[in-house]
Amino acid sequence: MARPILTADQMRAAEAAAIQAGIAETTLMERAGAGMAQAIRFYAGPRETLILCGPGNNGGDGYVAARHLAKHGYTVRVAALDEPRTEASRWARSQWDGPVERFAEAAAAPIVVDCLFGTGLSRGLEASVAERLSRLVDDALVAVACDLPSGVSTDGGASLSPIASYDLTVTFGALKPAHRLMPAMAKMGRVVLANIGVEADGKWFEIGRLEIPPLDPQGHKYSRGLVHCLAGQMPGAIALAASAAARSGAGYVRVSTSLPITNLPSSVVQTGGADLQDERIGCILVGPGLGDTPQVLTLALTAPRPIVIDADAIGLVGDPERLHGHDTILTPHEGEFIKLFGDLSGSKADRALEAARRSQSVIVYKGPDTLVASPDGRLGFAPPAPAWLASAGTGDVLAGMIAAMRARGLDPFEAACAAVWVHGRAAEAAGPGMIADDLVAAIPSALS
Ligand SMILES: NC(=O)C1=CN([C@@H]2O[C@H](COP(=O)(O)OP(=O)(O)OC[C@H]3O[C@@H](n4cnc5c(N)ncnc54)[C@H](OP(=O)(O)O)[C@@H]3O)[C@@H](O)[C@H]2O)[C@@H](O)CC1
Ligand SMILES: Nc1ncnc2c1ncn2[C@@H]1O[C@H](COP(=O)(O)OP(=O)(O)O)[C@@H](O)[C@H]1O
Ligand SMILES: [K+]
Repeated sequence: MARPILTADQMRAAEAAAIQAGIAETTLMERAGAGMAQAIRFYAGPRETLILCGPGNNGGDGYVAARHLAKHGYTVRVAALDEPRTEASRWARSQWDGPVERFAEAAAAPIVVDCLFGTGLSRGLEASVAERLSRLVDDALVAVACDLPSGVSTDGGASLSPIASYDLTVTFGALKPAHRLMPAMAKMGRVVLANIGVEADGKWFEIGRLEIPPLDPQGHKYSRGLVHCLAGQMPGAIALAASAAARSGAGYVRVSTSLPITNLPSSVVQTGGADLQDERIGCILVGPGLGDTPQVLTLALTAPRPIVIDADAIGLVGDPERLHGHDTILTPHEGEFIKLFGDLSGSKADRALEAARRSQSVIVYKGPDTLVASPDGRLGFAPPAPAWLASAGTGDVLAGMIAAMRARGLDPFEAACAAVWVHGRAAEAAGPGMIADDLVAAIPSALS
């Protein structure tokens, strides 16, 4: 179910391999343009359509789509920013037998399709071009981006020039990082992936529905996974995390705490002392509500068990190398990430992988565009999750869910991906008025 994600270079290599294997470049372009036309017919309906074509193959896709839409009875206008400069786009232009207007003079239309630049964008658009494009996109009833909104950096998701909001983005062969990274992701509208017959493979992918191994019919509570949570100064946070772990299918959840916690389900065991050498522990969770008590993190790191390190505990690690040799999952939001790893350079994807390498841990780099990075180079991009997840305590819930998945026996990277996926779906099920407590209650429906 996981869909591959390719960088611009990887996409070019995949296309080159397809061409090497005997598929003509014009065939790929024909498939891309036809796929885009089909998506427009499906999502936008029959209205006058203005297709804006750039000089490269992104523009080429536009000429092909124009021909297909016209064949289906659409009134199509094409406006070009520049003459086609690639062989394939010149071919596509030659197949379009309608007129071509000048981009600078093109009037608005109900459907506007932006085929100015895609993966070949090398810099921001000229200000006058960006401004005119934004106006046409804003004025459209349905705005469609071919591969990517023009101005988006394919690999990092940054806006190299100002970008308006689109309703539909049709991409080809594989998703690109920008489809799942902010700020670009928020500008794309619905993202449709069209198959053009290119083999896409690699270590980066969109996190899909998880394959949780079925329960052992002869299992018992310990074999289903024991999560041991370490409480700190704010018991509410560990209560959310422990409840989430219990709802995520751990067979046994316990919390070591010096004070009784009132709002824990009765099924979660509270204990005074913490025997972390207990070999039945499938995963230790430390951090939610911990406060400034570094000795609790140190205690957790003395245990030879898998550990999820969240929230306050992330800042207390100090040096990422301290985690080498441990079986660790770290779940930082932006602030916690910077606290531990400093201001790393590159895209969010680059930073997540660098942090995983430095700490030899799985990193769940949270935010509206959550990433899961493994030291072995695997990188999972979360599918879009509802913005109402941005409320206090939802990160504690995620930490508990990851600990449960790990205790259930998934490998650290898979446990994190599985939990991130369920977390997003539980938020969808819980709805806009949700608080973190409701998110816990929605986990079982998202799991089933
Ligand atoms: N290859 C294939 O088989 C298939 C590819 N497909 C499609 O091709 C797209 C990639 O095509 P592409 O590589 O030709 O690049 P594209 O995005 O059209 O632009 C490059 C041109 O723009 C120029 N340029 C760049 N930035 C600029 C700026 N800010 N302002 C002004 N100019 C700028 C740049 O020139 P330069 O940087 O050298 O100045 C160059 O001339 C991809 O997104 C997908 O839609 C599909 O058809 C499937 C098969
Ligand atoms: N705008 C957003 N859209 C979708 N998910 C978000 C957004 N903002 C935050 N999240 C998610 O909500 C959770 C917040 O976690 P965190 O920042 O640790 O909060 P807390 O510490 O209050 O529990 C993370 O899973 C994060 O990915
Ligand atoms: K485009």
